Amino acid sequence: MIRDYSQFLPPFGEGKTVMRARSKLETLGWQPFFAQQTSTDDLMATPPVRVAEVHRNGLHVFGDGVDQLIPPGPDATVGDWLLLDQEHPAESTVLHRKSLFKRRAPGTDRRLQMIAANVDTVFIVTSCNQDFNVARLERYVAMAFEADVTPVILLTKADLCEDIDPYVQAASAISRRVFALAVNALGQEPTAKLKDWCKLGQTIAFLGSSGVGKSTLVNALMGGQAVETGAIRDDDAKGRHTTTRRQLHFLPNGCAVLDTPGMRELQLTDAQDGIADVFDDIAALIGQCRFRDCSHDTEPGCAIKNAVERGEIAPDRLARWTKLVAEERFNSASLSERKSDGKALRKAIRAIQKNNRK
Ligand SMILES: Nc1nc2c(ncn2[C@@H]2O[C@H](COP(=O)(O)OP(=O)(O)OP(=O)(O)O)[C@@H](O)[C@H]2O)c(=O)[nH]1
Ligand SMILES: [Zn+2]
Repeated sequence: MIRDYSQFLPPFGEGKTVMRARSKLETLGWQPFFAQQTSTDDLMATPPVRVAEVHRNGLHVFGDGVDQLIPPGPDATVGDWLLLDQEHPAESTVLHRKSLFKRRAPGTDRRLQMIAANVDTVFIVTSCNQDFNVARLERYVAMAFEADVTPVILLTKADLCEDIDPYVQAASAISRRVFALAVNALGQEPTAKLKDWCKLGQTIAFLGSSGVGKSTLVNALMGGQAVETGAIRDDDAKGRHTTTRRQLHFLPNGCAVLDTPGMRELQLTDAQDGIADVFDDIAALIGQCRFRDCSHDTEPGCAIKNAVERGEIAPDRLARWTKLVAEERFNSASLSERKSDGKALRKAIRAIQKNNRK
């Protein structure tokens, strides 16, 4: 298969085949960020393909005229772009990622596992009711920042809420870098309200608790089209078959939706930078305390406590930061570290409870 991929490299070329190839790859989420890692020769010899599912017996990849299962080999996850080695697919190269969600494996080794690559925007979904919780939203925003993905907070069930303004305001106050908006996920609203993020060549994902409206939103964006259920038979280690759902969907407007079960089980782990990005006001003060190992609790000369006293940082925000840092440390630790860190987590939580009672 010989294709002209030169249009992916600046300056853009024209021509019919070229345009067709471009639009197909773009609808899979191909962007200049990936093109810049390749050359025209690479693209001709090894066409780009995107991983839509990861199975025990291989990776299901899509490209321009490609829809195939390649054997295990590349260290890739859902959303990754590969340069497909057509003769030895298992030796295909994984392109550098724009973004990556990861988690710690359960069990003793607690290895880092890749969950989803190359997501551009993650919608953090919560509803305007008892699900709404600032601490939980901050945790999701920290995960998004850590993964290098743009978070947008979506407040669903706006139609069931008498006054959405306080919710929008509380969500908008989480970070200057995060936009928050209310939406009725049932009906036509989502397509119009999310159009700035759900565009040709973009990849989006959803995070949020059960029942907040994630599937409803995806269905609305699919424009009534049922979510593809292109199930694949997957051989597990014991030779049994299990069926898995496609995890990367392509919307009619050329936007890709990444919907992997791993996203639902995401924990805050290895996210120190993400937390510092959400709490940048607090992070800026760390290192200015009198004691290098200040726990920002009772020590004299604590820059953070002083800022709270001056009214520059809200005490409840500091309490949520303390708890999030402790949680992150606990989740990122090894099993043996966890035993001693468990104590630290309990201590941090007790300190917050004490503070809240004041
Ligand atoms: N009135 C109203 N109902 C909504 C809205 N969004 C979701 N719902 C309803 O809330 C229920 C749960 O929505 P889902 O889309 O299944 O929620 P989910 O986040 O996908 O839940 P999980 O699949 O468990 O993670 C459904 O009955 C939806 O019809 C909304 O904006 N307004
Ligand atoms: Zn301090």
